[in-house]
Amino acid sequence: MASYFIGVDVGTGSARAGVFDLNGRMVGQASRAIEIYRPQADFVEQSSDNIWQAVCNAVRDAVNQADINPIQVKGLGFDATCSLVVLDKEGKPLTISPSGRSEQNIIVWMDHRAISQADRINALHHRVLDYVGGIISPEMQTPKLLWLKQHMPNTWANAGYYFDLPDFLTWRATNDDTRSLCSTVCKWTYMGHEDKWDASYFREIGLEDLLEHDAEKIGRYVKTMGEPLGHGLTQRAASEMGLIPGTAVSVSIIDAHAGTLGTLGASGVSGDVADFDRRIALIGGTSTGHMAISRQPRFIGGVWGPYYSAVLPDYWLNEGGQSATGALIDHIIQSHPCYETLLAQAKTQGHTIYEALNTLLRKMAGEPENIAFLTRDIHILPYFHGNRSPRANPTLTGTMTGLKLSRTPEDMALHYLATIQAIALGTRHIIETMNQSGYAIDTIMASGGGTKNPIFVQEHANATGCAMLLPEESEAMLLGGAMMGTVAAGVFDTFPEAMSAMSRIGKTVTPQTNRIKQYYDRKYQVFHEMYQDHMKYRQLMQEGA
Ligand SMILES: Nc1ncnc2c1ncn2[C@@H]1O[C@H](COP(=O)(O)OP(=O)(O)O)[C@@H](O)[C@H]1O
Ligand SMILES: O=C(CO)[C@H](O)[C@H](O)COP(=O)(O)O
Repeated sequence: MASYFIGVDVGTGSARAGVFDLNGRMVGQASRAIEIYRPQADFVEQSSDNIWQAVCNAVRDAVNQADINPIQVKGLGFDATCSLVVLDKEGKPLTISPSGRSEQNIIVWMDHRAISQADRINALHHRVLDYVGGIISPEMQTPKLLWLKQHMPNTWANAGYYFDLPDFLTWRATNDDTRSLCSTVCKWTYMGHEDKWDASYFREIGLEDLLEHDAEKIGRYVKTMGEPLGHGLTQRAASEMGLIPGTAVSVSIIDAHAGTLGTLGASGVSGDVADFDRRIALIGGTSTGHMAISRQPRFIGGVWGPYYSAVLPDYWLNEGGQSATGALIDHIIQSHPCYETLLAQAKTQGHTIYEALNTLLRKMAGEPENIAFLTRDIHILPYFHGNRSPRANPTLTGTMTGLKLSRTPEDMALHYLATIQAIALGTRHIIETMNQSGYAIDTIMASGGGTKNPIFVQEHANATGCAMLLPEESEAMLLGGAMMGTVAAGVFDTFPEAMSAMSRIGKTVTPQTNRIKQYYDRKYQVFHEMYQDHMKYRQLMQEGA
């Protein structure tokens, strides 16, 4: 009987499961939407019970679709967004919400309630900040924990576990509360290269209580991805998922990092070995992550990391990112007056809204090479949810120019295109910053929901000048999760072995024409000038305040 491995991926909008064979081919897949609450501006919350239920249902459906016997499933890997889960001492959900509802027990990664706590931490210039790009983000966990301590004393007093969402999932699956090196290094300031929490940091920021009893609330044991947890799936979790108790479960990983595992090491069409200095993994979902790895730590201001062994053992990860990309595209189109009509039309024709907009753009441009030029006079600064990299400023906001008194579908299509182009220019900015610090990136290994969109992919190639390599398996996060399952089950000894056996490059998209390159050089100049102008307006208004 053939063996299969399951990857579970919890993104911001849904929980997904995929069943893979040892060649990395997906034979079954399912997904479930998850709830999201926005009780006030900058607050974004979820429920761990709701997410766990969605995960179990997705796994069951994926195994049914694969039409295999659960005994053939030999290993699982979980990845998820880096959201903060809070449970009481018995492991029950504990509210983190002004609503007081216990089911709202997750502060989602994109939540910006802890901006002032992050500012306070940054003012201390502690050495751990050197390992997060020089500036801690309110999207990381220690500012959020500080917010909880200051604003929700009851929750603080009753909390038994603070988990990164990926570690919550493996704890729920195995009853083993070992944390992953990926989450703790990337989001919790764990000093992976020294294998310890930095007590002076927690003392200085006022969270020293979290290190009591061997840091039991935030992570007593930290292990690398691929190591097996506990005794595998517990009886309870196995019956919830329709699997066999004892099935191997790997230490978890963050979603974008799983996408990196699923793509970065893929051998080229010619079978070339991956050159990590020239490659970056781009995981374009609700947000975009830009992941590059190197043997030596590279300290790059405004780019998260260097993170020790956060994707591959003994490699250092530099993680650029944009906090709102898919979320921004969706926001721009959904707030246009034509959205509902166009969506209804698209649905009748069996298309997505993105396909409808892409068709309209192709019609407006005449030739595919002319699409990029449609927005000559429309420019967007895409910082609607701050800038994660390389400006590392969560307080920045967005700007649009070139607006008209128009409410046509064509007008909506232009705003949509200008948004994609602005996001692609943000990626160019991140790559340029990384290339100034030792990388020589000219190749993007692209995955995530955004890469289902051919215009998103083409405009990223055009704006950056890089080749976009799309993996044969588009569900790279699920594949990364399944790879972890193979290593935990002992089928592969190392990730490089699993990566070369299970991931391959499918399609390559290159920049279109030299004329488009010059056009984008000018748009990139506008992009920077819009930022300068934005800062100028801020200063003017502050002077008057
Ligand atoms: N079929 C599609 N065509 C074009 N874009 C898509 C499609 N599906 C999803 N997207 C884009 O991908 C984003 C979601 O990415 P996804 O990886 O599914 O999300 P997450 O992991 O954050 O839950 C959406 O916001 C949307 O912009
Ligand atoms: O912070 C992150 C990775 O370090 C991600 O942005 C976060 O996990 C959200 O992922 P997605 O956009 O796929 O929902």
